[in-house]
Amino acid sequence: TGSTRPQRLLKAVQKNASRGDPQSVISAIDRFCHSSEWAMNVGDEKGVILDSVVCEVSPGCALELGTYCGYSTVRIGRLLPPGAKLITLEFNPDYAKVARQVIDFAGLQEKVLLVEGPSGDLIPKMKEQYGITTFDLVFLDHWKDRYLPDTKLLEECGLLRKGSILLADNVICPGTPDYLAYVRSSPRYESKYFKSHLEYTKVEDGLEKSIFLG
Ligand SMILES: O=C(NCc1cccc(CNc2ccc3[nH]ncc3c2)c1)c1cc(-c2ccc(F)cc2)cc(O)c1O
Ligand SMILES: [Mg+2]
Repeated sequence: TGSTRPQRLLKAVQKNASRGDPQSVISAIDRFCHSSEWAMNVGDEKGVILDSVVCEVSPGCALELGTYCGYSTVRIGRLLPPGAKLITLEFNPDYAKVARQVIDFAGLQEKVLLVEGPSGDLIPKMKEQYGITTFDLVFLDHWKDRYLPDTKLLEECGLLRKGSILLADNVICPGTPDYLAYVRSSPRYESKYFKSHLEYTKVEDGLEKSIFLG
């Protein structure tokens, strides 16, 4: 039977990137998506904004909701300070299978823990199962209707501290209206929109950066 898009993306990484070189993995995926097949990675344009937030926060402990093929996982992982950890949650086993190989190819397996399952079940287990106190940075990129409930869950589970940063992809396209309304109206958040474009297209999209005020 035929291959899937994630499998073809992985082949492009194995063919065009250098093992242990995260930047070459990022470039290989972007080249694949620009010239061969569109895929829902955060992409190069929004990726530069993601990079700048990761560098500014320099998180000791980060969470990614929605791994897909591991593109943003590699973008974040390559910028983590020594000893820092990124936990990334993926519900789809086929995506997880590809992402593990992309993360390993980039040489980031020591910094990244990929956990398979739905965020709603896994977030309440973060403290007891993974020894997390609080997350310094959360990158939201999974099902768009899960951004708001999972943000509330992170609050309720005491996984956010004064100054924790939430960075949300796709707040315009496909859009996350209930999440945007919440972080922009809640007194517990200071929110800012970074205008950009939907990965590999000219369609408007952007990232919303929200600081939890405690
Ligand atoms: O929908 C999107 N991404 C999320 C997503 C989508 C499918 C499957 C999964 C399965 N992974 C998953 C699910 C639930 C989960 N719970 N906890 C972890 C977890 C993990 C995740 C998306 C769409 C577009 C887009 C598409 C088409 C178009 F025209 C314009 C834009 C662009 C993006 O950048 C996007 O990020
Ligand atoms: Mg996205």
